Amino acid sequence: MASSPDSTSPKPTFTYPTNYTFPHHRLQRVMKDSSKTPIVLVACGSFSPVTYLHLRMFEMAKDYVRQNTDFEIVGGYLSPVSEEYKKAGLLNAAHRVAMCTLASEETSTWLTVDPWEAFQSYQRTAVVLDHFDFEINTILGGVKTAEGEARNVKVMLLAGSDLIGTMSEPGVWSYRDLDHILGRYGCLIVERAGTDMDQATDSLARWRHNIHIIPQLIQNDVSSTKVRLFLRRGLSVRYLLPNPVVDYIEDRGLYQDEAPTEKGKERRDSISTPKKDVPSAS
Ligand SMILES: Nc1ncnc2c1ncn2[C@@H]1O[C@H](COP(=O)(O)OP(=O)(O)OP(=O)(O)O)[C@@H](O)[C@H]1O
Ligand SMILES: NC(=O)c1ccc[n+]([C@@H]2O[C@H](COP(=O)(O)O)[C@@H](O)[C@H]2O)c1
Repeated sequence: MASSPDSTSPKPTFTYPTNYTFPHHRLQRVMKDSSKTPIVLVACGSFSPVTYLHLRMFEMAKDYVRQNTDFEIVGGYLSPVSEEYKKAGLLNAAHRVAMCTLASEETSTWLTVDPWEAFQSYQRTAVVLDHFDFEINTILGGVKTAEGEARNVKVMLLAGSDLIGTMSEPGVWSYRDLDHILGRYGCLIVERAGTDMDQATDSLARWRHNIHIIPQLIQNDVSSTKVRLFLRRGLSVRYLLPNPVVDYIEDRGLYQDEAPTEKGKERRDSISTPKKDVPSAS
């Protein structure tokens, strides 16, 4: 583990993977409309593997932001979770970062993968957002308006409603972290089939002003769990994920083995999934 990249800068309390530099090649450094508030979207998750729905969340957010807010999106980041997260079906960090990089670099012009979280010990989401805030605002100095005025970028969490649903489950998030994430930063929540949005956000009402709900107008419930299930059964996953990611998986024979903790998750998923959605390979 290396120390902070700039030991003279304030708040050097983060840990860093070896040889890490914050990727900012796609960060829009000059705003298009100085009357707006610049924001960066950060999606935290397993991305095992990354699907079109993960990428689609950013596009939905882009439309929502343009139509309903005074924000201007200046960047979008996928932040794959550390291997230490030990979630069912979680492939090693190198593969997940590689697949997210293929997906973002080859299908979009504005999304970036930040490997900071993936290649080190588990980092809570509150700390991940602090890391982005630090790199973008403290180290890079934020963005500039067309007139040259420096502006701080508002970092915001982009998540599906299932993730926000876990914020009301006891023991998953600390109140302090929720207050930090939803109070200080804020989030955009994409509706996801199977999660009752009212139930998911009821107990988060005190931060309502900072929570933006994005309806999913075309229902699509692709999940990484279903993709892993298909792969284990020898079924095609093409057009559920970007082609370069499908090729990456096939070339390496990934997701063929059942992870020891996967069984329960698979059972839960097939209960809520009509049989025709997850057919058996013949
Ligand atoms: N179909 C979807 N609709 C809305 N949000 C989604 C969808 N798929 C994933 N997300 C969101 O993407 C983020 C990253 O999720 P994650 O990598 O855990 O994906 P997942 O498909 O839920 O994974 P798994 O099936 O392994 O639990 C989360 O905020 C999750 O809510
Ligand atoms: N307390 C926390 O910071 C906390 C709790 C649960 C999930 N998460 C994050 O949410 C993301 C998705 O997690 P799940 O795939 O378990 O829903 C991961 O990046 C994980 O780190 C953070």
